[in-house]
Amino acid sequence: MAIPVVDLASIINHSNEDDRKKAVNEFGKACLEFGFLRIINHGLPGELITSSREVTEKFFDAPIDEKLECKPVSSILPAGYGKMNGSFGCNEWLMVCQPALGFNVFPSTVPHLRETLEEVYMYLQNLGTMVENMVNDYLGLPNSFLNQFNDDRSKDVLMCWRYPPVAADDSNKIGREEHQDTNCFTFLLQDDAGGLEYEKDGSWIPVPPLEGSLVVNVGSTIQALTNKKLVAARHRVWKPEGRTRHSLAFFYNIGSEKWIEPLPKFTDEIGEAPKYKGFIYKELLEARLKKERNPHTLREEVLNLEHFAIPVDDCNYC
Ligand SMILES: O=C(O)CCC(=O)C(=O)O
Ligand SMILES: [Fe+2]
Repeated sequence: MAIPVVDLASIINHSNEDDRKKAVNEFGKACLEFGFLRIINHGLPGELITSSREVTEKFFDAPIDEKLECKPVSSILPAGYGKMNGSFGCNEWLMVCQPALGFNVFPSTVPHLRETLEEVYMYLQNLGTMVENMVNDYLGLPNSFLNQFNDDRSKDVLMCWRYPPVAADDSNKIGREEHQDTNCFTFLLQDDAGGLEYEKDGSWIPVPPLEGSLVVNVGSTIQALTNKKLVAARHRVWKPEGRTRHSLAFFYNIGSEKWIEPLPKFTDEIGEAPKYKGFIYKELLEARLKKERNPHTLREEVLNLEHFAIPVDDCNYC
């Protein structure tokens, strides 16, 4: 199986307890074995998926001056338009934050852009809370433990990406270098260009587009909290030849001041040594973004969770 597919209909429709348990188990097992999966019947309406694609494409097609007017107004959460350059490609993005914060900036020239993307944001934020609760139950944590631990929803972000096309003879076709997401869970909608791959047991597995489905992946924060019981799968994106690629990635995050360390349930309570030192979430996220957005950074310099790994020799248990 290239990538597991989990049907969430019984969760969305509040079916009977047995069906819910079945879906929770399938979802949890896929997170445990792959860290990368697809979900169907996830509650995000098909028309909203289609319209979000249409409006984001229109936005990116707009003249550069109009896009540059969507400059971020907040340095804490830089919602708005941006473009990368340098070693991490030259992708464009539009970042959408929690609508209630008032940081979102959109051009007035693309009708329905704000309503559509903010609606997608709210759907995916609720889905994040639901998925977090499913993983909570699968792992046998106390009722709603993860939801309560991760109760600050102000840092969740929706990133709309446009990858530029490459020529067939281009020597560098990578659109997004291999990486693990730092957050808790990511939900991804991709258009029909393909190009996404994740790593499983040392091999790169393609994740071809499947209309209506959402790709979910586990992030490094969950990896740290579960002491590596769940692992954040590495993934990367190839740019398509002769056409653009669009994707929407929703990052279900955690508060930036939150202290992250392996939970006792996965360490002391089962006699296992912690594999990571504790850290404040922003130490990981900010250091990583700073490096990633610097065009002179080499791929191996980008900070990831392994920066906080406890070498086996240093542990008190061994
Ligand atoms: O565009 C994609 O398909 C993946 C994007 C991604 O991995 C990310 O934004 O972290
Ligand atoms: Fe990612």
